[in-house]
Amino acid sequence: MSNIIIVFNAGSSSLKFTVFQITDKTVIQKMIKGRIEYDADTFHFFVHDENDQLIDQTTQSQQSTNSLQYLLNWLAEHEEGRHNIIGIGHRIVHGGANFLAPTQITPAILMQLEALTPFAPLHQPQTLAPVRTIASYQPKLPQIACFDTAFHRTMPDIARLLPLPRQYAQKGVIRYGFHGLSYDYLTQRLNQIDPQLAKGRTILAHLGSGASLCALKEGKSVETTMGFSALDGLMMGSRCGMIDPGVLLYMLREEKADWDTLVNTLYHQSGLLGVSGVSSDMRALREHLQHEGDPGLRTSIEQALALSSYRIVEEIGALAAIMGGLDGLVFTAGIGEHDAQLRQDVCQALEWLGLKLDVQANMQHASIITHADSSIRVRVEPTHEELVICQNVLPFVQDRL
Ligand SMILES: Nc1ncnc2c1ncn2[C@@H]1O[C@H](COP(=O)(O)OP(=O)(O)O)[C@@H](O)[C@H]1O
Ligand SMILES: CC(=O)OP(=O)(O)O
Ligand SMILES: [Mg+2]
Repeated sequence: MSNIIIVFNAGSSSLKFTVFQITDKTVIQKMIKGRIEYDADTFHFFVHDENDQLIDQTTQSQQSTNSLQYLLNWLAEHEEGRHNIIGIGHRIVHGGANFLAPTQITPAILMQLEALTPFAPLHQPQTLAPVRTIASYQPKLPQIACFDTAFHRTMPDIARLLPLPRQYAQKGVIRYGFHGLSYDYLTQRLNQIDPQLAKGRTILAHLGSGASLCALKEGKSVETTMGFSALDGLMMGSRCGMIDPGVLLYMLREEKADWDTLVNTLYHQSGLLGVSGVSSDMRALREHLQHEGDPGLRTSIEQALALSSYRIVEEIGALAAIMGGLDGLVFTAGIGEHDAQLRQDVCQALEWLGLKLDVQANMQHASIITHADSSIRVRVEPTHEELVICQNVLPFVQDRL
């Protein structure tokens, strides 16, 4: 029986998992990979083999079937008997001020992580749900928490502070930053393929359903666009990103908005979805635009797309200023890896910085999409948060190998 580590990556719009086979104490090999995606009333479950071939798929009603339980049953049926599960790794969105490195989850640690829910009310419960369920039926199985916030522990104090009365900082209301597992992977990858960018002034652009930028200077995060919450910074699929806090005051006072209304508006009804009125999904918007006959709707979709790249350009300018210049830009995650048009819109707006986009290479999703004489090298690189999590689990389970 081979030894395996199962990694869970729970995001805002999906729950992904990857099964890694561990040989020789260190060698990691991906075996299968799957995900659950949520619709209004249903969830879709997909599993791919190591060659990315679809091996199982179903759609179920969320009312009659618990999606997490479905996934755990599937894993028990397909993996448990055949392999020796030596550990589980989890992406945990918020580590607060204290969790700065991967940590084995005990009942006491789980309580501490649950206590961070007010800092990430939408993500933390989702990332902790698989932990709790697995602990209830396999309490001895090592479960390791890997934190999205930890990569940004190198941010200077000044970048962490919010210009609010001091008492808020004392309560933990400071800037943390997210998507750190993705940035960790990209930094490792740059060290292998492009040490110049790994050591230089590089912006990592994680553009998925949630989106953020990280200013990487000499291999360390010095600033990022998400701050206290995963609501800050760039415009996202259905999240607004940075907005004037006066808008919240307006909603509270003029619309008598309550907590649920604010959460729903800012997290679920804004961003690409809110501005387009059509979809939070970039691919769906691009497709819509090709067939949309209604001029009003076309304008809304075009504005949503334009605002999305406008905000990215704006924040790239800010991060470049913080680093005192820019040597590289790396696009990753669903949109960053696949949406050539958005990359083109962003890169062409940065021509004044000496960035020279190779339009052809960009259309082909090449690894480097700028010309050799561009002052900023732009790369497209798939992210692999699950691999980083698996690497982080390994030191905790050496005695089980
Ligand atoms: N081929 C594509 N072209 C444009 N956008 C794409 C493509 N493939 C995926 N995306 C977009 O990527 C986003 C999802 O990114 P992903 O990193 O998978 O999200 P998450 O991990 O946050 O759930 C969606 O907006 C989706 O439309
Ligand atoms: C932190 C965050 O925004 O995560 P996701 O992109 O998975 O929503
Ligand atoms: Mg994600």
